[in-house]
Amino acid sequence: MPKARARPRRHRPVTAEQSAAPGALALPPIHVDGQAKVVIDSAQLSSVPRAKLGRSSADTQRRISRFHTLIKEYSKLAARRPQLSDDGDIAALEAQVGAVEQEMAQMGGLDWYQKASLLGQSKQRGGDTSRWLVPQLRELGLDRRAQPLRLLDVGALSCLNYAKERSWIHATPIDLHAQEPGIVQQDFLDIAPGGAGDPATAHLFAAPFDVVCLSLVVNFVGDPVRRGDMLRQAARLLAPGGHAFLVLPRPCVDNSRYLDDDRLRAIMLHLGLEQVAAHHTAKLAHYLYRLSASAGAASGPRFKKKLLHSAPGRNNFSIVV
Ligand SMILES: C[S@@+](CC[C@H](N)C(=O)[O-])C[C@H]1O[C@@H](n2cnc3c(N)ncnc32)[C@H](O)[C@@H]1O
Repeated sequence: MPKARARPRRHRPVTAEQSAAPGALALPPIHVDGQAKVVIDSAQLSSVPRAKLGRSSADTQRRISRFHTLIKEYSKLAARRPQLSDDGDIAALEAQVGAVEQEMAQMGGLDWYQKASLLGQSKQRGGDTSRWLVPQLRELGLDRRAQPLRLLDVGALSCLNYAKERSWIHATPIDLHAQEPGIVQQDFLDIAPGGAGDPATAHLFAAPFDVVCLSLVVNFVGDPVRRGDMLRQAARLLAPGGHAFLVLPRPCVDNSRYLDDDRLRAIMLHLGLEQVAAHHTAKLAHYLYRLSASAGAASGPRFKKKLLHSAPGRNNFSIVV
């Protein structure tokens, strides 16, 4: 596994989600292109001061929720930027962006968020979500295949999640901001099927994957279209018959105006991903999908944001595909 941190950092465009981790230092002005990408020097991500994780686990959880809200606000502002031409409007928007960035920086940026999430992984949720996935894969007989499974762990906070299964699972952990040397610093959406792209990591992505894990990653993304892009990308990177593992916080499917289990199942089917198992704990919804033969047929906007549940008190989580 290449040591991502040892590689020289390049000045490259990163996503709005990634830029949601500014350091306390002065940030460069945002330049938003058509895909709402924000240019920021990624070296700043590692210069974020490390804030305390929280006074208690409840406090940490409250701050993680606040961080999610800030990511969503940031994405909305970034998406509005290309529509503005008036200098006054642009200045007002940049002031709002600055305020969001400042609050994130005060919380400790992406570095704090990842550490707090890792704490949640070990304590609050009773372990990482691979604990549900691994028995599912065994049940499907995938531990008895001649070749080890190629598994892509997207948004990996630890490179040890699948270490105990290394005899039959070869995991490639990636993250926008790698927390450990064993995690490859890579934007999932930038991976080209077949491994084209960055020569330093192309070999890791040259062959399709048997399993793509999106555990608590899709909800991390603030923009519903980009959430859909992540699901589409999972289907693109899978081998025929491969499996996608998706984990969302329960409120995303239980308490949203725009998404529920049925709608999610239909969205995934549209992408060629057929649900084969699901499991809900008190906090998390786990889903396993198999890439079906009809994969690749999906194109164009099919599942727009559509009101499904209008009762008060619901959230606005949605996925557009
Ligand atoms: C909640 S955290 C990690 C969740 C972890 N997989 C788990 O199950 O606890 C979400 C992670 O997703 C990463 N992430 C978000 N978008 C990504 C992308 N496009 N490519 C790679 N990583 C991404 C973030 O950097 C963050 O570390």
